[in-house]
Amino acid sequence: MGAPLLLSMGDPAGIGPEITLKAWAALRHDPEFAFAVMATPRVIERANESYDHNLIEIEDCDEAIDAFREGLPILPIEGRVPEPGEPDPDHALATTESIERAVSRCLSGKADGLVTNPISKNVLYKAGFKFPGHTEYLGQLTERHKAPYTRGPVMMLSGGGLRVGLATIHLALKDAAEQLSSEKILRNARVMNGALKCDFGIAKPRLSLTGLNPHAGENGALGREEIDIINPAARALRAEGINATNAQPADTLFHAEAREDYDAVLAMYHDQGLIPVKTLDFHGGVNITLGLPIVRTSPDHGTAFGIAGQNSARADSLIAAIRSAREIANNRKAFLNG
Ligand SMILES: NC(=O)c1ccc[n+]([C@@H]2O[C@H](COP(=O)([O-])OP(=O)(O)OC[C@H]3O[C@@H](n4cnc5c(N)ncnc54)[C@H](O)[C@@H]3O)[C@@H](O)[C@H]2O)c1
Ligand SMILES: N[C@H](C(=O)O)[C@H](O)COP(=O)(O)O
Repeated sequence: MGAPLLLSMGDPAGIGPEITLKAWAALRHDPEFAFAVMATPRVIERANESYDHNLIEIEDCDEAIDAFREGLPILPIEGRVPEPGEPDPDHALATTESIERAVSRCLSGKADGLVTNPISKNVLYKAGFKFPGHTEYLGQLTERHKAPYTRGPVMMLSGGGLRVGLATIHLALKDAAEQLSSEKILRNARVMNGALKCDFGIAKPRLSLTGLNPHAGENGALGREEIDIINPAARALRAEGINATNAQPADTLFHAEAREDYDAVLAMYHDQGLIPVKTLDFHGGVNITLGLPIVRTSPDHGTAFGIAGQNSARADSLIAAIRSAREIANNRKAFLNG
């Protein structure tokens, strides 16, 4: 048995506290998935008023494994207690402190991985948060520690039989097209290749790259990014031994038959890659950050402020993220220990 996993609190006004309680209730009898949540206790207690589960405040991660079967282990942090569905930038400090403290414990080996509850980007931006999201933030928090393969971070969504990494993430679509480069594609494909070997146990990964334009540019008639950016990067990848296709038409890449031909797709922008995953399996999808010194997963959904506090949120994606973090942690240990 390794160290436990850690969940961050996420936005305290979102559905994180509720789905954390539901995930604990679903997994409490399986110590392999033991976790603690780094949270303001009252935020969890208030959400627990609909369930009346046992909550156990602990002092550090090593108490979580034994406590897990009896109650939800909580590593307490200071913070305000908002009304569900009423986000406030004033809660941002506790939201980011939860992430930072959890990362520190993962880096020290006290936890085997971090599963992040959803944050609201625009709420954090209003509080001065300088990163586009968790992905870049975690990259900065872990930058001084050795990465297990080519350093990321790279966002990859997994679900519905798909794994889709992104060449660009939280950019306006016009900016994603302008900022797409061979260098970004090379870097992210290298990270994905390393992750598929180290974290997913795939000895010979097969990557498929999407085009940016309809019909992958129709041989230049509908745009030249494939000719000038994507395919030169694909050629360079193959030259260094990475199995990567040239730009493929994205609209024919995700159906069941096509999925047999690759282990992961590198999509060129956020919705191009996330729509197929969240369409095929919204409640089972998992957001995975590749190329970090720590294991990090997250549900594929957000804070769902509109339903927070109504006891209607589904914990499926969080449970899948917890299971995925444990599997990746086990695979990574096995790979690195040879
Ligand atoms: N992992 C993350 O931190 C993460 C992921 C996606 C979005 N976000 C952030 O969350 C905020 C809201 O984003 P959004 O509105 O685009 O997406 P969202 O996922 O919060 O909500 C989209 C729709 O799905 C529903 N939904 C989401 N999760 C659900 C669940 N577990 N059970 C039942 N229904 C669920 C919501 O009620 C809503 O109708 C934004 O600030 C966004 O940046 C964070
Ligand atoms: N694009 C992600 C998704 O839809 O799941 C989400 O915004 C989370 O991004 P970070 O993990 O960078 O916060």
